[in-house]
Amino acid sequence: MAVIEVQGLTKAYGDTVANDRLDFSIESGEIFGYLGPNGAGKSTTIRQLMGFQAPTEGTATIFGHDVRDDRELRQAKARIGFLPGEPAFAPSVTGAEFLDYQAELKGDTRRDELLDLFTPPLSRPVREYSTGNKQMLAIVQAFMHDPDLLIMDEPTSGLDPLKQEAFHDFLRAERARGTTVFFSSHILGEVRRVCDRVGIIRDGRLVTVENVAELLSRGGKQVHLHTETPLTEADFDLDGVVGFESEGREVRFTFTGDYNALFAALADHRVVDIDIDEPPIEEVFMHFYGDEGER
Ligand SMILES: Nc1ncnc2c1ncn2[C@@H]1O[C@H](COP(=O)(O)OP(=O)(O)OP(=O)(O)O)[C@@H](O)[C@H]1O
Repeated sequence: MAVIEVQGLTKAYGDTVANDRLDFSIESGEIFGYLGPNGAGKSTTIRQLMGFQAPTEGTATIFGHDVRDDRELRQAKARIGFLPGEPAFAPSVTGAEFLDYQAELKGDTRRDELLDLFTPPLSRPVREYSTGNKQMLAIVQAFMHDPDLLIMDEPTSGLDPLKQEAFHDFLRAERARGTTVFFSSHILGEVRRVCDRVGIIRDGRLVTVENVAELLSRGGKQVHLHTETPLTEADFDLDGVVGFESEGREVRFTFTGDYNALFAALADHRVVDIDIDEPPIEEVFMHFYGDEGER
């Protein structure tokens, strides 16, 4: 059984259809990235999963419990860690008091371990916290009861690059323990680093749900060549050469074809240097994000 099963989930705010008949499922033990530009509808999905907003149509189940039913959702929530998009805290409580309170509500088996990695200044009142410190406090509370499923709205927003890296390492370790993770993000690189699958939402509609490795492999390889004599596009009259650019004795293109055909074409030329790399993930995703993207 899928951990999260979303079926025909639709949320309209007046004329704005923020989620339009979404269908997807999250399997046990996977890290699923939920990506989309600003206003695409990511937070709306998360708010419905957590029962903060009722769907206009359709539904979702978490661990088999229907999120539209308060009692059922409460049962699911006992196994969920949640990180909201804009964590809110009573400003006068200290971080330690906040975590004590959360511990009473839902348990606390991992606080110390988490506080070794994420380091909010616990003795200070939250009103003195920086954005990143608030985010770290929210991360600790999301994981401290050792939930089976994490639902997180932009968990790395506000974290500095080192803390982002620590968070990504932590997520990978969580996956190894069997934890299921669903999180929204704007950061394409983090999806590449940690996610097994990605769902891309745009204008309320799910444009694709894909395995990240497959998505990247379909994006081809970026080839950068430096040759003794200048080359032209005619020297690469092959299937799968995209975006050919040349400058002097250097050429660049994206290659999605058969590598043997590429090497055969190169055999007639003296190669001084060659780089064959994965394309930046931005390029792969731009297809779904940009104006030219599928709808
Ligand atoms: N309470 C609301 N009332 C009316 N419209 C809303 C409300 N909440 C969200 N919207 C609209 O629904 C759409 C989706 O918003 P949502 O916050 O889900 O997007 P998002 O993908 O999370 O965006 P971001 O990445 O900027 O956080 C937007 O057009 C937004 O203006």
